[in-house]
Amino acid sequence: MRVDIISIFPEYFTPLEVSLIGKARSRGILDIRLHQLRDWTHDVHRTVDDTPYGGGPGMVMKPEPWAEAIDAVIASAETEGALPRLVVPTPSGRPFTQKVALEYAREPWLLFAPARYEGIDARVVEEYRERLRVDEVSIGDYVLAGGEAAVLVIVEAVARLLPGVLGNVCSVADDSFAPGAMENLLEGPVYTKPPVWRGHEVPPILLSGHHAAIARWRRDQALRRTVERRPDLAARLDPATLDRRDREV
Ligand SMILES: Nc1c(O)cccc1[N+](=O)[O-]
Repeated sequence: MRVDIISIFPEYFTPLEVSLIGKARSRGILDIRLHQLRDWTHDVHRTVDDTPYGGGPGMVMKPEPWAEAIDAVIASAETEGALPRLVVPTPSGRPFTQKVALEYAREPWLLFAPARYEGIDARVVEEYRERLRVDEVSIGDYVLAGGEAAVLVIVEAVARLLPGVLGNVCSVADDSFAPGAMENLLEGPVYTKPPVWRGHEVPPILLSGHHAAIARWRRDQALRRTVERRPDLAARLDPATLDRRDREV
C-alpha cells in the first residue's frame, strides 16, 4: 500500500518511522511519502491560508496550494496504475470505525489531506470528487488543532490490518470491534504473570486450563464491559447474546 500525506507539518509524522509501521515500511509492505504543502506556494511567505469569506474567526486553507499539491501527487498515477482514495480528516466527516479501517486496508493507495486552521476551502473536495473517491472522516467528536493526529490514528488502524504487518494474524480477528464474534464488543480485562501481584489475584478461571470455560468467561467479561461502558454498542447486540451474559458465569 502506498500512502501519501500532504501537510504543513510533515515532521508530525515521525512516529510512522517506528514500531510496527516502521518495520512494515522497511519490509516494503507500506510506502509512506510525506509532502510539505508550502512547497506548492509561490509567495515569499509561503502562504497557505487566508481569512474566511462571510467573516468569522480563524483562517481557511487556500485552495490553490492544495490543488497543486494533490495534482502533483496524483500525476504519478500512471506508474501506480490507479488513482488514490483522497481521505480528508475533519470533525464534520463520517465516523472512522474499524469497518472503515478494513475498507481502507483494501485500497492500494491512500492520499491524506489533513487541514489546519478552520479547514480547507470546500471547493477542493468539490473539485476532486469529480476525479477521485473522496472520503471526509472523523476520528471523534472533539477539537484538534489539525488533521495530522487523525492521520496518525487512521494510518495505524489501517496498517495493522495489512497482511504481514502483525505477527499473529489471530489478534486482528480478536480485536475489539472486529467484524464477526467481536463486532460491537469491547475487549475484556487481560492478565499476565505473576498470578498474584500486590494481593491482586488473576481470575482463577484463566489458570484452569479449561479453554472452553475460559472462552465463555472472556466473552461474558466483554459483554459486561460493553453494557457498562458502551450502551450504544450494546444496543446493537443480538438480545439473545445479552441474555446469555446473565446465564454464563
Ligand atoms: N476532530 C477533528 C478535528 O478537530 C480536526 C481535524 C480532524 C478531526 N477528526 O478527524 O476527528
